[in-house]
Amino acid sequence: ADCRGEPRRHPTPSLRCSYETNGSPYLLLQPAKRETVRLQPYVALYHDFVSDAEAETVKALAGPWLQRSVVASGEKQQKAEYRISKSAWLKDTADPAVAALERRIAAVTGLDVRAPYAEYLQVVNYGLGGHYEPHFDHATSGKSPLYRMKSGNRIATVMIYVSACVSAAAASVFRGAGGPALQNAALFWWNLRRNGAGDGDTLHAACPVLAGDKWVANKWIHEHGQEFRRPCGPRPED
Ligand SMILES: O=C(O)CCC(=O)C(=O)O
Ligand SMILES: [Fe+2]
Repeated sequence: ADCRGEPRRHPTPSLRCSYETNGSPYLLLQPAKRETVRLQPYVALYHDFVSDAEAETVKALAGPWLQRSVVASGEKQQKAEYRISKSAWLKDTADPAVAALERRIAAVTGLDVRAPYAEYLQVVNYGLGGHYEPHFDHATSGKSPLYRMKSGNRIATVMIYVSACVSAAAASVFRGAGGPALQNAALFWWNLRRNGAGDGDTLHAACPVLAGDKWVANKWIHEHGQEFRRPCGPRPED
């Protein structure tokens, strides 16, 4: 269900579920369970992406480091009314569970997530009323602090729902059509088109939490390192 409680529908046959090994030895014994949620923008939901134990570990590791979340504002990062949550960054060296998660993200996406091609794992906690109003994950200005890593813009997002209870009203929403919030699942989408331009269709939001709290973990993957993994399309406008 999305913010408005409307049921999820699969209106076209191209939106389907499949097991994916992606040519990765890591996924041979336990393929990823992919549900294609939308095509434009492309959004996939990977069911059972983390175990309950991994989700608990991620929250426990992040807990002591949580600080009010910031957003990019000009060349700086600052607090904003439109993003109410706390967050913390976890390096893959923080715990073997984080390293395992990174390997799984790399296997499932087929992308290079080693530093500096991806940011550390950002663990986010929303309390009552916490939310994130419509925004893009990629930089929309050349001056954005996102470019400090010198590895280009954020080409893709992997967002893992590590919450025990994600209320319907805390679902993440893409321009009205819901990205379902499902415990232990991971949502994947491309923020940029193949030509590197920001995809305006990826505008999305986190609805306010009405009961309990909500946790997600974001992995932002950058353009550099993916040149041969996601090459440009045949037409410049792709
Ligand atoms: O919490 C959500 O559902 C969305 C979070 C998000 O979009 C972000 O952290 O960039
Ligand atoms: Fe976002």
